[in-house]
Amino acid sequence: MADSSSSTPPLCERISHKRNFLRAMDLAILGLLFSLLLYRIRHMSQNDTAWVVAFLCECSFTFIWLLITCTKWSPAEHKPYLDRLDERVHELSSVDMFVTTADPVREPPILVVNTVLSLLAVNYPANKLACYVSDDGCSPLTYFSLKEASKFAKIWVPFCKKYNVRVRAPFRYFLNPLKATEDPEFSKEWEKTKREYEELVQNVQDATGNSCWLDAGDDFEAFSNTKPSDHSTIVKVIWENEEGVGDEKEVPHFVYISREKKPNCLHHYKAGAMNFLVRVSGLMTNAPYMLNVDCDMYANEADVVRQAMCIFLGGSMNQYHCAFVQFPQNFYDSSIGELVVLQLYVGGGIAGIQGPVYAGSGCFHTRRVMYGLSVDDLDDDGNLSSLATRKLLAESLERDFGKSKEMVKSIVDALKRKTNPQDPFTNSIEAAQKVGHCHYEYQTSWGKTVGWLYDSTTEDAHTSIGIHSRGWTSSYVSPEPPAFLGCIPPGGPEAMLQQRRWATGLLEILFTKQNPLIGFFCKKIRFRQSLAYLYLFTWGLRSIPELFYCLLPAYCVLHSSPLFPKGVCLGIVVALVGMHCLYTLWEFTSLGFSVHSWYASQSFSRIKTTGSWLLSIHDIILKLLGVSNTVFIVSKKTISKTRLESGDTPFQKEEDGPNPDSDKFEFDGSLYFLPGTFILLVNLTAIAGFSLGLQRSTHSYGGSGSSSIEACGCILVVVLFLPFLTGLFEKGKYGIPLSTLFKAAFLAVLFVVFSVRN
Ligand SMILES: O=c1ccn([C@@H]2O[C@H](COP(=O)(O)OP(=O)(O)O[C@H]3O[C@H](CO)[C@@H](O)[C@H](O)[C@H]3O)[C@@H](O)[C@H]2O)c(=O)[nH]1
Ligand SMILES: [Mn+2]
Repeated sequence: MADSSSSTPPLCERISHKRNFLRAMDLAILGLLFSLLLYRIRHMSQNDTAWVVAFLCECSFTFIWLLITCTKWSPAEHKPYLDRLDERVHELSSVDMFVTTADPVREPPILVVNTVLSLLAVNYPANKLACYVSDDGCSPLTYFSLKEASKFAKIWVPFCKKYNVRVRAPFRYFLNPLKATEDPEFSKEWEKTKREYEELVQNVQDATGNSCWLDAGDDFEAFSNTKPSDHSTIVKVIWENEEGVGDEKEVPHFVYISREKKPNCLHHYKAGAMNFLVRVSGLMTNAPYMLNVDCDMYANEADVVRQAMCIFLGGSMNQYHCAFVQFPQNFYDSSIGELVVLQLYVGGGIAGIQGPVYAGSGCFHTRRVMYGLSVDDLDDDGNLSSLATRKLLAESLERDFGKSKEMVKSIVDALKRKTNPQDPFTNSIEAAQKVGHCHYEYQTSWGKTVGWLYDSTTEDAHTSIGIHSRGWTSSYVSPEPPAFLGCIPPGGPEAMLQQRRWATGLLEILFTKQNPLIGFFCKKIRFRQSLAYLYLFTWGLRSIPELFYCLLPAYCVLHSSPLFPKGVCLGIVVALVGMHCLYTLWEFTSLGFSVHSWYASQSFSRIKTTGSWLLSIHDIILKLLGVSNTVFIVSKKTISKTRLESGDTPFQKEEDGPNPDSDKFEFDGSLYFLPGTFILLVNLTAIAGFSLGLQRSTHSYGGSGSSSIEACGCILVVVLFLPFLTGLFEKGKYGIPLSTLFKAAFLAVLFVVFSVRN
């Protein structure tokens, strides 16, 4: 527990960032947007439909910019002071670490193994940690790989701690060769550990696609005759630190679980898996804090758990109000900085209001909050208030948490912050299997007010707003080098799929009780925090004005009507485009990303908005009509072999990636690429028409037809959709498939005829 004397320096500090210049830029852009709207209103009567459509689109852009401005206004983050932790905290709290995986093909087990090894080896007493892996794929290969990993962990964990290895995921660590200058003892151990790791990789590889070893032992019996979507609960204790030893040679507890699945039961994807993890860990270790990472997000900072503890035990007045500590997600295989920039500037802004949004991975949660407590349920000393205790005792906990006596006991202990006397895990296996039953959650509060929330494929954002609505805050810690690194699909079908899932999931939340518009009036969420959530949840809706706006210049050129202001007032548009470019360019370059990365991200933004996000509206309509439900298709993950030099930060990517194709956009026949191809063809036609002077010569709108400015608009759109232009001339996965091209060409012909005739 933390020493509470006020004379000692705090364990962490909240740092507010000054951003006066950026605020001025935000306001200037907002001012320009309003001027443009005003100009449109004043000239409405002299112009045609395109003018009205442009006006409506710009209204939505202005609204979005207003939300962004409010969100980014006062960024903040927390800085932990690790050196003070040992002085001040005599006994560290336990932490349960959760890893989710769902598909051994799309998520190669060796990647899961590396994530797990990086967690088992963090700098934290081994008897205070437990690692739980949830496998929704019910894969014997994953289980086998994890068992192999636990053997290797007995070498890896002591090696990392003895030599204070910084990157504790072996596949990253061994990318760098041994330096000739190293001391001989270290070199010997390094060679030995590397050999052992290679053996582990080989064993996993040999086991892939080969199932005969399954018959080898009873241990795999649970996996026989199972399908990922149809099997009973499996709980396997891979390694138990029975003596409870906390020294540097010890490996923390390590448990494999896979909840029951039946074809006709809803299993709620990752959120369901997380809730099962909470319950099993509640029965076994019941740690007050829980770390959650995706299976590809390894811990890149060995002190990450201690950093999080500095925040939770921070010693400030509201130390008990912090529900979770979120570290940003960084990626080792992408030079596109879009997400990193978004997390830092938008995420950092939200962090300065009520706290960052929970991003699904790299986050430490408090168990009590996950059990549905609201901030008012605590007294100043962090204990349950007498009212809350009475309420909890009076109500039947079984109704909310399900019919398991062991579970209810563990929940009461967690709520009262009692540390459990540790029972051997074998005693809890039966109870753990019971809470993994398909029907266990039936008519309980799991997924509604307790645990990770259901009904959205972005369970992270949904759970996050649920927590903030109960009045809790959260903290954002962004250490350098990054605390967690994972992979992200490269530009192409996989990225589009992920974007569609995100946009759909965020839109889904608007149709639940957690709608931020409801939050304005009746929840404990702060006003600007609701606005920030509104900004995120409406991503999908932005596709409509963006689609129109990409088509408007072409329409106006073909139709010969004006789109942009004339004369001096054209300056508004030029200034808007120029300032926005400079502003976003600055955001990228200030984080070390290249100009090319900035361009690629601007281009991908337009492509995903008009492609993936547009389809999310389709998904949501089908869901609301009850035609089909939304699904969570996991992103494909690959082990990257790119070496990162000093520091292992993701921002140095470009110098070392010798693969010239890595930045190329990939296509396939899916619908995502139809809008982009259509937009490109239409704009190319308009440019061709303009250069050949083929526009309509008569125009009835006060003599002001389209001019070279509208044609410039078309060129700008083509530049943004450049990957599609190159896709027209490429073959294979880098080329746009003919079927997509034909469909887009057909639509483009219709559009051109409509524009010219109308
Ligand atoms: O039925 C499922 C589906 C997924 N997962 C796991 O969920 C995690 C995230 O899946 P991934 O395909 O990597 O999704 P991303 O879009 O890359 O992930 C981001 O977005 C998700 C939805 O918002 C969040 O759940 C993630 O934490 C966040 O990193 C992975 O570990 C999966 O194994 C399950 O356990 N069960
Ligand atoms: Mn992922």
